[in-house]
Amino acid sequence: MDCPSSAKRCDGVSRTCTTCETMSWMQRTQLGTRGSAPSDPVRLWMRHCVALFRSSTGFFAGLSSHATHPCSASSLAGPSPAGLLGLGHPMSTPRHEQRAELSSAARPAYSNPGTAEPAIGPPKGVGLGVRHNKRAPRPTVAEALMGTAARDKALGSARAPKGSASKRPREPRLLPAGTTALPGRSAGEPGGEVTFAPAAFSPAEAQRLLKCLQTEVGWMHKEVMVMGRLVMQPRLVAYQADHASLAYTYSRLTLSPDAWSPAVLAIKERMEVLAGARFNSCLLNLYRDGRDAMGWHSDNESLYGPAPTIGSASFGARRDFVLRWNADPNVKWRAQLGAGDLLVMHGDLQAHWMHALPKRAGVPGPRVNLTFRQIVHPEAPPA
Ligand SMILES: O=C(O)CCC(=O)C(=O)O
Ligand SMILES: [Fe+2]
Repeated sequence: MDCPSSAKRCDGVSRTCTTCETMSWMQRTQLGTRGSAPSDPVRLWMRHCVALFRSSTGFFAGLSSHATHPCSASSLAGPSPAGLLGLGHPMSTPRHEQRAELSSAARPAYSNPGTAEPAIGPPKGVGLGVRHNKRAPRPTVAEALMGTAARDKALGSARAPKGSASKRPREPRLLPAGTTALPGRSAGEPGGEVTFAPAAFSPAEAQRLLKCLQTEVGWMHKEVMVMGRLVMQPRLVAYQADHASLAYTYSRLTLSPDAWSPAVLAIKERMEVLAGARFNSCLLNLYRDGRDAMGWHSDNESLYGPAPTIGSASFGARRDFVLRWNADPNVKWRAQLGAGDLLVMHGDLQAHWMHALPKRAGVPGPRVNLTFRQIVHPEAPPA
């Protein structure tokens, strides 16, 4: 696939890092298991939503301003077996978590965009959903269909009954497809939701997009300051946004945005359909192999407002993504994010949960992750 670079490189951009933890658990729920055949009303309904999502993303693809570019939305011809889900969510003040990460040891330069074979998984399960509505809290479709208790059972939710902290699951769960209210939240309580749409891009689309992302994005390997000393980030980074004014600063380092590149714009369009939200910036991470990682953190910087919707898209090697509840760090959720999977973190999740991408042995290739964000309070330009 010939995918000419269209992104400019920017200078002085980096991201703070942290120590990531290793998780040793594994649990699959029925709906979280990929490739399972729809055999009950909920799954059949999901399949219906898949068809809806395919047609909506086709519509958006036709609107692309990069219609002739090989990495553009309109070049994505394959099926998109995922749907839309969403919940309203209460607002709360985010708690700032300082990012800190393990530095990578000396690593060979990244140089494989043309030859790397991404680890594309088998055909996967489906997502489901309805449009996200920020103002009016609404039940998930699954809840509406069968009630909370049955939904929790079917989706393997780790939501705990009120006041039963000791009964909360100590084992991490696998995020199910669809939208899940994470533990600690029932109506009106803080918590947050995750929408997980496996295989929102078909394997063929995901493979093509990975190659585009590897070549068209201005990847940088940057040192950052962690606890008073400079360390290399254990991954490559890039940053794109609507406008040069949408810089992203933390730990005294500023990410100056590149313009959108065609592949990123194509992914953004599909992500916005899933999330029911608009995004004006995107942080990109390229994990060269299993030694690259991201430590525990929350995406709760003030420029995103009090309850940001964060859309995460993954391409390349499947990796574990872990959520950890601030109120009880033993409560964790895991999603295995594979090529073409989308995940949206909604509501006040960033205020109550942290997330990480742990190091893993035996990861077969590189992975690119894009986190789409909406900057609502742009930073003041440097004096
Ligand atoms: O790579 C991932 O899945 C996580 C990325 C992330 O959390 C971030 O960019 O803030
Ligand atoms: Fe994050």
